[in-house]
Amino acid sequence: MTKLSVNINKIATLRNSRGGNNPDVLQAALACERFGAQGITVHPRPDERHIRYSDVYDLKANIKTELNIEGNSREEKFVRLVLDTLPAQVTLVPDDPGQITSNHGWDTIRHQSYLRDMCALFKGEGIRVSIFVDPDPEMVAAAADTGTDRVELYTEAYAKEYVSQPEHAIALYTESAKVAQQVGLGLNAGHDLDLHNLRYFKQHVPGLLEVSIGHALISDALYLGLEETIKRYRAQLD
Ligand SMILES: CC(=O)[C@@H](O)[C@H](O)COP(=O)(O)O
Ligand SMILES: NCC(=O)COP(=O)(O)O
Repeated sequence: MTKLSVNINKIATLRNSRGGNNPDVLQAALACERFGAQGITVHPRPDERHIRYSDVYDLKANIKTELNIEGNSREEKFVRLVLDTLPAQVTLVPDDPGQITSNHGWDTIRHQSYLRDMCALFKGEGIRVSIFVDPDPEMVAAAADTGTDRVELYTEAYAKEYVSQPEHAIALYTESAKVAQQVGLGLNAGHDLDLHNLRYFKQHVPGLLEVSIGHALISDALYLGLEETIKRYRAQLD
C-alpha cells in the first residue's frame, strides 16, 4: 500500500499572505485527515514563508496520522524543532539558503558521514528517517550506509518528462526503487506529483510506501474541493 501524505505548506502560504489565521492550518490538516489523508507533511524553511515553526508544534499535538517534517538539518532551528516535536518521520533535504523550493537530492557518497550522524541522532529518538535523493541508483545504494530507514525520490524530473516520454521519464525511478529494495531501504517519493502523473508512477515503481503531495493537490482543491481532491489522489494509488 502507498500512503498519501498531504503537504500543507501551500495552505500556510495563503494564510500568511494576509496575516491573521485564515485559512487555519491546523483545521485544514484535520480536514485532510478526515477526507482520507494518511499523513501530513510540512517543510518549514528558515524564513517561515509558509509553515511556521510554531505550526509544527500545534500539528504534532493534534493530528492523528503520521507527521512528516522535511527540511535542512544543517539549520540548527530545524534540528531543534524535530527533536522537540518527535514526528513519525523526518525527511532530510539538502536545501540551499533562499531556494524557492527543493531542487536536488543529497549526494549520499560525499556527505555520507554527516548523514550517518544525522540518522543516528534522529533514530536515537525513535524518529524514522528518510533521505531526499535524486533518482540515481548509486545515491540510493550509498544511502543504505548512512543508517537511514528510507529514501524519498525527488520526482520533479519525472513530472516534467512524463508529459512527453513517460517510459523514459520513469526508467531511472524504477531502477532506483529496485536498488532500494535490494539494499533494504523503504521508498517514498515526492515533488510535482499530480493527478495526471501519479498512477503511472505508482504502477512502475515497486515498493512505494508513501508519496507526499502539496502544490498540485492544494491547487486542485480550489476547483474540486479538498474532500473530492483527496479522494481522487487516493484512488490513483489503489
Ligand atoms: C522536499 C520537496 O520535495 C519539496 O517539494 C517540499 O517539501 C515542498 O517545499 P515547498 O513547499 O517549500 O516548495
Ligand atoms: N516531498 C514533496 C512534498 O512534500 C510536496 O511536494 P509538492 O507536491 O508540493 O511539489
